Amino acid sequence: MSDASYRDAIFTTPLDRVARFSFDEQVVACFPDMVRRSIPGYGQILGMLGVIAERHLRHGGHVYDLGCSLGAVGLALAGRLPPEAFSLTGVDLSPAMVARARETLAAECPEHAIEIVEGDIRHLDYRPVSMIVLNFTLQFLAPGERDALMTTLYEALEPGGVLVLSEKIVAADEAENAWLVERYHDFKRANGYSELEISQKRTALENVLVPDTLEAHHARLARAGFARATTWFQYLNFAAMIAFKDARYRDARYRDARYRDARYRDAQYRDAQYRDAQGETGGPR
Ligand SMILES: C[S@@+](CC[C@H](N)C(=O)[O-])C[C@H]1O[C@@H](n2cnc3c(N)ncnc32)[C@H](O)[C@@H]1O
Ligand SMILES: O=C(O)C(=O)C[C@]1(C(=O)O)C=C[C@@H](O)C=C1
Repeated sequence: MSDASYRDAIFTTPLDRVARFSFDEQVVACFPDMVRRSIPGYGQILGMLGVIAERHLRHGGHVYDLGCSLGAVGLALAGRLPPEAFSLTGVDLSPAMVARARETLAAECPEHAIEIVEGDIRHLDYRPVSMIVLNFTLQFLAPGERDALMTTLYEALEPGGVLVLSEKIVAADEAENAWLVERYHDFKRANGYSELEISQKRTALENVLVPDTLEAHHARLARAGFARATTWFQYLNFAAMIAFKDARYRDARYRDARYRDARYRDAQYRDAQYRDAQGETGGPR
């Protein structure tokens, strides 16, 4: 694998004019270091995506990883699930990201059916899928374009499908937001970024990364049609949500006849208990 990942030093020297942040060759070369030092909980979120996929992805289901960058989501899923459990399409607009992601995935998980497509997630011809992941990507779309994409994604999901959305967020309360942003800058300082780097990166991201409040995200998910959504992770001003196409939670393995064996009897038992408590009758869907 061409795993040359450099330390993020993009904003270390004073710039006369700070250009708009873009996912170019320079960012690609240091991206793993940049996200690790700039996104609180990035590694934990990736780890949990594999766990969520185990629960919610039907056997052999397809996954979209939108704004896949270097393919970290595909790698995380491949680290937890065997090749026959899923296939995945990663999509990214940046040619530099796509080239590098293809190399990495081919080297790291050649057995898994993971393809990387260079494209714009706003104009993709979506196929029916079981799970969609937007790991810090929606924030880069113009706010006015977010609703339309979310509706398209809702429609692309199969019954029982889930969408996982991780985002940098803003708090509606000014004082709360100021505290979160200050502690986020402390987090960056603790990870070795200088004042100059923090302030120049902030300038570069202005009007490029436009965060929503958690409330705005939940309202958008509801407008798109999702029956339920839960925030399952927050670390300072970074959060991750899961949205369910259907109102009732069902373990994907339980929906799949292939898995109705001893290995999952405990899940069946718990689900039967749940149905009894709800006064429902009848067998599994
Ligand atoms: C913060 S990165 C995502 C990180 C990645 N999901 C991960 O978990 O490591 C945002 C990515 O979204 C991509 N992106 C932004 N707008 C896009 C669009 N309209 N279509 C496709 N990709 C887009 C960028 O090129 C960039 O690689
Ligand atoms: O560095 C910041 O201020 C960030 O918001 C981190 C962030 C992100 O959230 O996407 C911004 C740009 C890069 O893609 C990596 C991380």
